[in-house]
Amino acid sequence: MILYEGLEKALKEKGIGKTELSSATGLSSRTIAKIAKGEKLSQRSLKKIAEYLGQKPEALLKEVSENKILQILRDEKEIKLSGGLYHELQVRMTYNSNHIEGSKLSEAQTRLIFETNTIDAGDGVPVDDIIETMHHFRAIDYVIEHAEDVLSEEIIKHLHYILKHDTKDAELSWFAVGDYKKRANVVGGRETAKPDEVQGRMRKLLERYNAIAAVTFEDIVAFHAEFEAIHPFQDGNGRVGRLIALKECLHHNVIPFIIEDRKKIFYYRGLSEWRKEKGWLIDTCRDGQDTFIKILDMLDIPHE
Ligand SMILES: Nc1ncnc2c1ncn2[C@@H]1O[C@H](COP(=O)(O)OP(=O)(O)OP(=O)(O)O)[C@@H](O)[C@H]1O
Repeated sequence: MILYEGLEKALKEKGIGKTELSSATGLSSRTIAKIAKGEKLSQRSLKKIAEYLGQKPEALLKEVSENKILQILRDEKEIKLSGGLYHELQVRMTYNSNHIEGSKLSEAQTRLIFETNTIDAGDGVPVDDIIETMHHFRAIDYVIEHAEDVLSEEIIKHLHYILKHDTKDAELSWFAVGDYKKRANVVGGRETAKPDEVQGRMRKLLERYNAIAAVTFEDIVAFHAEFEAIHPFQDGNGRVGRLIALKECLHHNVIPFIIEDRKKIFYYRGLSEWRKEKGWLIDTCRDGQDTFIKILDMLDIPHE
């Protein structure tokens, strides 16, 4: 839904009515009626109105999501609110997701980096752990900004780029940053897609997923399991996969899940046994939803 707050304010200040706006811009009264209904105006119409009012088009409106959690995250991100849902999601998801993958940073250190941009270095914290933590904060921002876009290879590769650019891995000639792997890899001792199979399998996976009429929690978990089985990137598959799951939960009005580092064994077992038994991974992700719900409850944010 679109709120034309800036536009309504400008009209009021200038004493211009909707009929006058219609005749001055040459836009039909049907087009002008979209403003009151919160419907989308075309770029062309918006530009005409903005020119007439002497304003920038983006100052005239604000897009508001029907998804309450996503809207809270966007509002808090915009005003850089401290101590809210956005803040907690950044710290807890970044800490847990990075720790699962072996980062040495504690939750307290992750929090300090997010809150103060400083680090209490402790015993030999690898610089890449810090860089990738900062990158993970930016990746969550990207997810919040693009939550409602259709999931695509471009978005997935960009998440990998945000996470891995300017890291030590990025210096390796065989490591593709923001692109699919060049060398075969295994996960948990299991074969994954060969580099020349990745693109085809990713396209099929996305085609199937994007054809689902109403995406559910189970669909998002299934996508995650299949993505991890393909393992499209040289490294960073776990974190990119969990960021995709966050994006898709926010996209489809599903409560997101944060897999806690201490539940890692259940998470890995769920992924490894996915083909035989789907319940394990689904239960682990439901438990991850409970982790998110605890944050909502602490902040008195209603959820169904
Ligand atoms: N048996 C398994 N089958 C499928 N996927 C698995 C299995 N075990 C682990 N995974 C997934 O693979 C991820 C690890 O892959 P990868 O190392 O590419 O991710 P990462 O985010 O880069 O971690 P790191 O920073 O350690 O490289 C795990 O987080 C999990 O999502």
